[in-house]
Amino acid sequence: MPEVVNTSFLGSSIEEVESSSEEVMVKVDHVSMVFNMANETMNNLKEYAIALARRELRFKEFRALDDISLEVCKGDVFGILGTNGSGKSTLLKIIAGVLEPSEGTCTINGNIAPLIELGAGFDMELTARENIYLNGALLGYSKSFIEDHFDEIVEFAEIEKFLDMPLKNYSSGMVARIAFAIATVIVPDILIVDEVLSVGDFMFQQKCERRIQTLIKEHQVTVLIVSHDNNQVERLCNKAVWIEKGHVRIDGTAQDVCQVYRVLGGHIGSAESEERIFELLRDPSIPCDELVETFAGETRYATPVNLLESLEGGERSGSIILAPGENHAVCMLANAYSSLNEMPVLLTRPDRLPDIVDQKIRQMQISSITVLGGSDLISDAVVKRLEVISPAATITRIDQNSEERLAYALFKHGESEWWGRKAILTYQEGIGDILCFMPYSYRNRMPLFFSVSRGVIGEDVLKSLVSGSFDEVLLLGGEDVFPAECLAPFEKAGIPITRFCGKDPFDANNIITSWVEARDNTTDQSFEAFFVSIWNPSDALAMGPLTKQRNATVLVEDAQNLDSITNNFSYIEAKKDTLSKVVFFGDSTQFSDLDKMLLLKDLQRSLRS
Ligand SMILES: Nc1ncnc2c1ncn2[C@@H]1O[C@H](COP(=O)(O)OP(=O)(O)OP(=O)(O)O)[C@@H](O)[C@H]1O
Repeated sequence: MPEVVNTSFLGSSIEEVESSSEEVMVKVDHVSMVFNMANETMNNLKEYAIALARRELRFKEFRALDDISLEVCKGDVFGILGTNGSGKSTLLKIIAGVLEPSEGTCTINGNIAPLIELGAGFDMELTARENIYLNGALLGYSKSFIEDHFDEIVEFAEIEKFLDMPLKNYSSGMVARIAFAIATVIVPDILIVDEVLSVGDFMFQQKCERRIQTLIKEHQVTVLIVSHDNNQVERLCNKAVWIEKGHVRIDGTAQDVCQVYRVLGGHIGSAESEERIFELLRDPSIPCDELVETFAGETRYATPVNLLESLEGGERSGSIILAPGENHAVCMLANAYSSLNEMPVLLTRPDRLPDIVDQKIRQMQISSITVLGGSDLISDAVVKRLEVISPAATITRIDQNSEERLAYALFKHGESEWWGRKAILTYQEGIGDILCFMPYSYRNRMPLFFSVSRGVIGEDVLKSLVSGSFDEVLLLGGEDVFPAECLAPFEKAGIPITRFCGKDPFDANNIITSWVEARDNTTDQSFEAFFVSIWNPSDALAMGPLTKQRNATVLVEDAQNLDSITNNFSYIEAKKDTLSKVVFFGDSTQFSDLDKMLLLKDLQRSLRS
């Protein structure tokens, strides 16, 4: 049996998987199933016959199930979860005796009523009445048995009015009703239910669930259910298994398995990452949540307000920057500009100031507001509203509508001696890299420049970059964005360029973090790790000042990608001696409680070692 994952830290009170009886009804013992699939596509049967005769047919093997072992005891209601194509139906077919496993054995104790493939055992040209007899015969019922139970079947399936209609005119839900009614008219020892429940309508699903409950309670029938509905499995089953890519990921109480599946189901990643995460799940320790903090507002406009309230001196700040929240690149410019004197950043909708921002500005004594963007990015109505709610403030609009122009205008707007001696040149979509760089670029007051388009750097931008104001230009983007020829002027002017380009955002994150650590002598200082969701960084758009105050490192994460998660595990394990807190920028759709718990468990475990 695969090891049962102890997920009691998730709140489950059931520590051990209890079966109603010790009597094993289904024993799947090291079962594998290998399908042979033709390598070439054959256009017709003739081509196939010729290829077969010439022995030219080539097959490739596909392992749909890989060394599966499980036991189902009498009275168990056993749920099988897994994403599409994970091997659930193949396993049920082996248990039902429809398929012979390629390796291993499957032992069944009792008779089985299989509800496996919708339409199997039916003739679509025949009427429902004829099909009841046909399907009943295939299940081994005698004609007189079906006659005795005919009305019961029809009544349960609710098809009285359609009895003499050919099945081809039935909906799939109606076929499922007949199939379920016939299969459960007898009391089987083992009932197998695949997909049938999912095609019936809600009322019928409930009716089926009630019948299953009766079969279990009154007759101790053993039930195996495949379902994509996590809640249904949790409701009906006492045990469950999660199968993925043909192997068992976790088995245990239905409650535990469903909780883990709910948050980790559908994730991608290597087998090593998967094992590392499941190994952590098996660790029964309960993480302490003092080490974690989350910034996530109801909207992207609320989070910067929370951030401002968490900033030391943030509320007393006399100056703020207002950026268009829908434009991530401009928000990054706001953070770069903020580094000059640590002004908090607030975000606005393009057409109106969000209520929460409006309220915050009214509460503060603000003497200056820098509005980032022309009227294409932030409407005149927003600026008018600022004049009304903050009449004493000087409002300066950086009146440009493209990211590239806005970056340049902002650089010129800041006094040249305020900016540091390094600059970043990047492109509008390079947000992940800019975020990773933010603590370093913020500390070093680095201006941010954008290219006009791929391979094109604005003339005045180029002139500023090679004018001698900067000792080094950090280039965020690969050859596809900045080909070597567009960088020739830097070489000519003797300005060193350091290019950052990773295979993926996580690789780029590692490269940037290592580079910063090698440059900055801050490795022995206490720091916080800021986690930002790579696909939706909207809660991190104003975090610049906080990165400085908290001495942060930014780590991008894709919580759906196990490799990304374990990559960050490795980082925090390596930094455990100086890491003081993990801070998540994102709501529960970006980072679930389980994601956070896994990271904390990993941190705590490395602190113990
Ligand atoms: N007869 C077959 N020949 C070749 N490959 C097959 C055969 N039957 C299933 N497979 C493959 O085996 C894998 C598992 O299929 P299976 O139907 O068991 O998945 P499943 O978990 O039930 O999926 P779903 O949730 O979509 O119903 C799939 O990749 C499928 O294409």
